[in-house]
Amino acid sequence: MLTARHLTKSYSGLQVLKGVDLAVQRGEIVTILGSSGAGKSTLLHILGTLDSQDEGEVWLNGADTGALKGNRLSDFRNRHIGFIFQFHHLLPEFTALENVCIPGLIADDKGRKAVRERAVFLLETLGLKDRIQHKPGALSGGEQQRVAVARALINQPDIVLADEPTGNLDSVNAMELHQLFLQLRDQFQQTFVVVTHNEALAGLSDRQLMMKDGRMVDERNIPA
Ligand SMILES: Nc1ncnc2c1ncn2[C@@H]1O[C@H](COP(=O)(O)OP(=O)(O)OP(=O)(O)O)[C@@H](O)[C@H]1O
Repeated sequence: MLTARHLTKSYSGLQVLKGVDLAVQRGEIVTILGSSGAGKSTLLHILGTLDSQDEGEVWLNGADTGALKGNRLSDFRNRHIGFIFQFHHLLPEFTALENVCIPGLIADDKGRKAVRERAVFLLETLGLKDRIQHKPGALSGGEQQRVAVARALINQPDIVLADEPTGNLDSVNAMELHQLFLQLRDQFQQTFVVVTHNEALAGLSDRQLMMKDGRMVDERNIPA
């Protein structure tokens, strides 16, 4: 599904990624742990084509993402990659339903009715049936983040990349969000790469990777 080979990245002389390799299978939830500054977000941004590597390759579902430029790149990103960030970045003047529809309408390949139907289906699946017409300001933090999850899924992406998705949630909502990722993996074979500081939540994932000083240092399986 996703393969990254020997990724390097420097910012003004500071080498942040020092040759990172990664392979993620379809339907797998991989978490990336590591101390602050280890390079986790930089890696996630490169995997998500939001930033470009200095060296190395990223292949997503058969496409060499480094070869994509301009509109082809933004179109590929919108269709194939879902993003969830620490802060949900929902548009405050639009309802939950409209926020979820926007990436689907931008993709412009399904028609408004089909996009709306899928958005309603996702919001219902994520337990937000009664919140569909609410604007973000009228939703709790956990509900807002679930709307962001629905938005990430609207175009049936190959992979969802999540950067500290629970960083702004209390422990109950954080646990619920991770349970939701497991549900989406089981129900839709959805693939996730999740950067988190929360080791307990990472323990729920299929595979945990540890980054240190720009490298993958350790790979642990789920604790028994
Ligand atoms: N756009 C940028 N310009 C310059 N330096 C950057 C940029 N992005 C990241 N860095 C630097 O790269 C290093 C790694 O940052 P990164 O955000 O990838 O770490 P992280 O492991 O995600 O940390 P955290 O857990 O604190 O989010 C840091 O020293 C950071 O200051």
